[in-house]
Amino acid sequence: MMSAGPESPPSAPPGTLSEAGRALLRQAAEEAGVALSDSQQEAFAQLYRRLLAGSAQMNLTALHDERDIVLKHFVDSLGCLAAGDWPAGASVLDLGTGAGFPALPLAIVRPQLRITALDATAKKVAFVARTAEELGLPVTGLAGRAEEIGRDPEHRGRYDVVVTRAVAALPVLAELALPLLKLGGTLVAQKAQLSQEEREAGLRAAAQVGGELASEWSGSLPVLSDPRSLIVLRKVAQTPETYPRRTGIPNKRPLG
Ligand SMILES: C[S@@+](CC[C@H](N)C(=O)[O-])C[C@H]1O[C@@H](n2cnc3c(N)ncnc32)[C@H](O)[C@@H]1O
Repeated sequence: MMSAGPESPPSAPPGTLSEAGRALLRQAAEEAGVALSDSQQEAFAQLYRRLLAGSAQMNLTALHDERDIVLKHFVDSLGCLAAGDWPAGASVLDLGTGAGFPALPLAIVRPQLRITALDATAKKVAFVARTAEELGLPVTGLAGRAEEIGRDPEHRGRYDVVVTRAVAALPVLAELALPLLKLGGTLVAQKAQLSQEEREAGLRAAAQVGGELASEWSGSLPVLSDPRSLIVLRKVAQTPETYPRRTGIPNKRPLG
């Protein structure tokens, strides 16, 4: 058997974020405007290990390559900060968190937020809650459909911010998220690309549920340069009691 030459970098044990992966994370996060401390880098390395271990047991994410996970999950999740920063203690709900994106990366870099990670799939929520506990992150898991959570007095009108990435078209997101926000709160929707048609339908839908356009941003994912956009809706009026409609209807018959 041939031994590795003196120039070969030592290979990391499986599930460990390699030195190259750590360097990529630091560089890409910095490009996204976030300078990671050593302890935050370590938290991402632990998140990486837990994500790979969790993926071996259940269908958590379609991404398995280190570079993809670093750029398309970790760094992309930080893109929601382009909408602006939130004060310490702000309540943030991640609608459709999946394996914890953007909730977990956001909690690593903004540990003073109070984050609720909502998903319809209970086992994904259990993974996110367990991971957050192990990493000491301020994330609470919440299993359920946004259509039902948005009618629950414990959650309706309770959040300063709703963030969401890769979940639904903007008209659907407006109907699901606006009921959950306090007056003056904001929905930050992370999109790969937002067509003019989706944007306009989203703004018409927002008007029906008490929202209006607050700001928008378009740019690209660090290193890969894939297009990315953010659209921020502000809640300016109470959402009529009829919204959100029952499960499945917002998708089947979108507002707008
Ligand atoms: C494509 S995944 C995206 C996950 C994560 N946000 C990310 O960016 O990796 C969409 C997630 O949204 C959840 N979801 C879709 N509609 C939902 C709803 N109405 N209420 C709660 N969760 C929902 C799904 O269960 C799924 O986990």
